Amino acid sequence: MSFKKFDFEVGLPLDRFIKKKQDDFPYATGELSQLLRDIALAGKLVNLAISKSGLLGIEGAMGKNNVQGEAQQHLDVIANDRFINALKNGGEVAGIISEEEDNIIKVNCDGKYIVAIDPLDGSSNIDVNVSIGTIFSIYRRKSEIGGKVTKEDVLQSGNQQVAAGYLLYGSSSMLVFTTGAGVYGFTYEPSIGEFFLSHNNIQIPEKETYYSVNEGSYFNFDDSIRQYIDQCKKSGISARYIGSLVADFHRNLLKGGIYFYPRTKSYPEGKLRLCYECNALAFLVEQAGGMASNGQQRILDIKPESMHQRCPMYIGNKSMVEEVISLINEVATP
Ligand SMILES: O=P(O)(O)OC[C@H]1O[C@](O)(COP(=O)(O)O)[C@@H](O)[C@@H]1O
Ligand SMILES: [Mg+2]
Ligand SMILES: [Mg+2]
Repeated sequence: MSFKKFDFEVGLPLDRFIKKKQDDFPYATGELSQLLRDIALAGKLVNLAISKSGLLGIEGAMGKNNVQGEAQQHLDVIANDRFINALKNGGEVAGIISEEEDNIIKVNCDGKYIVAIDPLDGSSNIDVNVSIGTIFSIYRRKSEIGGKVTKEDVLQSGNQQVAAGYLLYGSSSMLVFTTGAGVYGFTYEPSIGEFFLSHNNIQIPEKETYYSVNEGSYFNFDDSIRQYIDQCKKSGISARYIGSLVADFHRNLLKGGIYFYPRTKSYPEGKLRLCYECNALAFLVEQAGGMASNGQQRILDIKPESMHQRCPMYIGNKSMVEEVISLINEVATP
């Protein structure tokens, strides 16, 4: 039975899927495939640490802050170390930017790729057994192989991503990614220690099922955002907000909906980080037939100026994102 380019047999192990995908690209040299395997390996180790965190006494804060002034949790640091080590040992990566690191981590000067990573997403939910995740973006380096990694390498627009995805550590753990030819979800089978294809060519449903926003900030939002939230309520759309971006995004990707983190008085540029949170999810949602904007422009077209820059984000069903953007512009230009 022949499979169309986007169709793969559910239950396919990740390794075999990556191999089949690679065959689609005659010029593929296997480095990106190996890099995806390295990320999956680190994901398994982080999943293990999370599942045992309550027993290993690795809950709570470390007592120091990251470059954004946020208290680093033990698991933020453990996840950061696991991913950096796996990428270092893998040999495919020249440079890494991470939420938990002030500067570019220069890895293998012969590496072809750049990785931007949020090692542990949903930090406020770590100690309360609520789904958390890891978010990653992969780019080809711009600088000479063998040479130094430059700012130009790490400050690429999201439309330059060659792959992106996330790991979700929840009731079951999953790896969801795209290499620009569809979005695929793999579920982790801990007793075998392998990811198996469970979600084939994910497409966001048209149905406007959920809106996801921290309504605790309602009075800190612009008028247009308050109007949009009121509109969602009037039209009976259900509210869901976990407070872990990966988990909120994943639910809406499978069920339909919009997640948004607008600018607020405390976060005038928005809270989420463009390079290692917004870009990856924007690439995925577009591959799944959805849309991602900062309210003014397509997230993937924003040229980053700094590694840890923040960005408002509206992401999900096209119809819902278009709706909130038109309200933002209506209110901005009465
Ligand atoms: O508590 P708030 O302000 O709603 O923010 C929650 C958001 O912040 C985040 O926790 C930020 O990510 P990190 O946990 O990686 O710092 C998102 O996962 C989540 O959507
Ligand atoms: Mg995050
Ligand atoms: Mg994080």
